[in-house]
Amino acid sequence: MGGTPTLKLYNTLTREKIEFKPIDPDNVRMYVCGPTVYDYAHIGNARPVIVFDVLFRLLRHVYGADHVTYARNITDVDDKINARALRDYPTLPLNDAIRRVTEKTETQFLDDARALGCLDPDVQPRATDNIAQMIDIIEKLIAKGHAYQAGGEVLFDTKSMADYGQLSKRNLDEQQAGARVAVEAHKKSPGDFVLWKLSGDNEPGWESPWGRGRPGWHIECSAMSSRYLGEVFDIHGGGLDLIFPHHENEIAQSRCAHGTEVMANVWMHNGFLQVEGRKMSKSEGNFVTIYELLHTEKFAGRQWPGDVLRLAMLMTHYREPIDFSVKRLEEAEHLLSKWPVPGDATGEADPAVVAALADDLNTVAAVQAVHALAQKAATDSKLLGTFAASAALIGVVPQAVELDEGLVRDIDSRVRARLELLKAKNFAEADKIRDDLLARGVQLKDGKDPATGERVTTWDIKR
Ligand SMILES: Nc1ncnc2c1ncn2[C@@H]1O[C@H](COP(=O)(O)OP(=O)(O)OP(=O)(O)O)[C@@H](O)[C@H]1O
Ligand SMILES: [Zn+2]
Repeated sequence: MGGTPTLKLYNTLTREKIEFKPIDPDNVRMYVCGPTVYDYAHIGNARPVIVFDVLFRLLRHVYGADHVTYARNITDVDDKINARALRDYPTLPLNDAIRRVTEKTETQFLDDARALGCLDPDVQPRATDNIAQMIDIIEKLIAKGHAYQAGGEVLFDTKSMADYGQLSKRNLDEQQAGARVAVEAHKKSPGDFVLWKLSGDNEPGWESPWGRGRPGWHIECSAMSSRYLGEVFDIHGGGLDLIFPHHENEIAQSRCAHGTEVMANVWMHNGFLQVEGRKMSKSEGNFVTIYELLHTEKFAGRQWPGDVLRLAMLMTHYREPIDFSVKRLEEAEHLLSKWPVPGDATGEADPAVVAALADDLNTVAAVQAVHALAQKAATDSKLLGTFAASAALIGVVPQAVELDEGLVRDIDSRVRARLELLKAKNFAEADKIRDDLLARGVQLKDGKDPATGERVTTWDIKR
């Protein structure tokens, strides 16, 4: 491994960049909140998936691939899922309908994540496979006086935890004073949140000491993280919007149930992917799904390769907002088109790339360093291995484009169309075809037929 680089990470819990020291360097443990599987993920949802994949790759590089455990859950119990199941499969029994929705969405999510160059996490637990663990934690919380039963629910008693609110720096009393919503009658305090709620006959449910019901939103992550990573682990991540209430409440549940000082040592949060200054989200209706971007022509009239979206994402620091635009994707594509295809060349990652990532995942500097290396490797094949290993650290592996018949026909016909346009002196349209092809990695070369003196164009794939 050579000298282990010092890893610095920004910790939301303390609001400062800290030197990362794993609890056990032989098993560095990271948990990231995964998707609620009821619909296609949008490219805003892709941001944490990509950001924490880069961190996963960096941790594997620094501590060894066998010394990192990355868990990302699948939320397959949620009222949004029930609603979708009833809408899409009204004639099926509810449980079957729910399974259809969750299985289909989960498979799609994994396909999307892989197409974006993300490694599969080591563990991808589903909430519904961890109900017993959730019940166990809730029982502990009740026994220790941190939870109570009321109005068909089991609630966490926020007042029972002296330092509730550390992550989001929220003060419960202020919150209460400013609360515009009347306290739901059965709650002791407005901030108390649901651990378990009873289910009606047409809602999914599991037997529990409190009757047939289902878990609240936050408890699943406390249950799955402790099951797979232990009561205290190294890194917990997710998007900025999860700080409150989700992560705050995970912390409350886990610390109170286990009697620990912290749940995770480092809390990391990515900024939002925005459209015209607003968070891309399903409720805003301003979203593009990963699937649409990769496989349809919905965004700017064409399909976009996964590595282009990935690189576009990494060209901004993970804590900054990203304004999503065609221009940004084009910039990433332009950069990628200049990177050589390293084939099976192997080597060690460039220390400059490692150092950039080790500084709180400075992917902006890392991409620049990879690009500088790409330019050198393009003319000096001895550097291809270093380039390949460095690009792999940010999860981009330039590959030769596979030439299928359809693609060849498409390119040939566009090349012919361009020649016609050139003959007609329609240079603007001709150049547009040339640029579009270049953006897709197809480089044109103009020459003259020695026999006829006519212009001929050949083409080559750059990536
Ligand atoms: N626009 C965005 N930019 C960056 N991260 C996001 C964005 N929207 C959601 N996320 C993150 O995606 C992950 C999955 O979240 P979740 O399934 O709850 O989506 P969501 O927030 O419900 O989506 P939506 O806001 O569209 O309803 C979380 O880590 C969340 O913080
Ligand atoms: Zn979570």
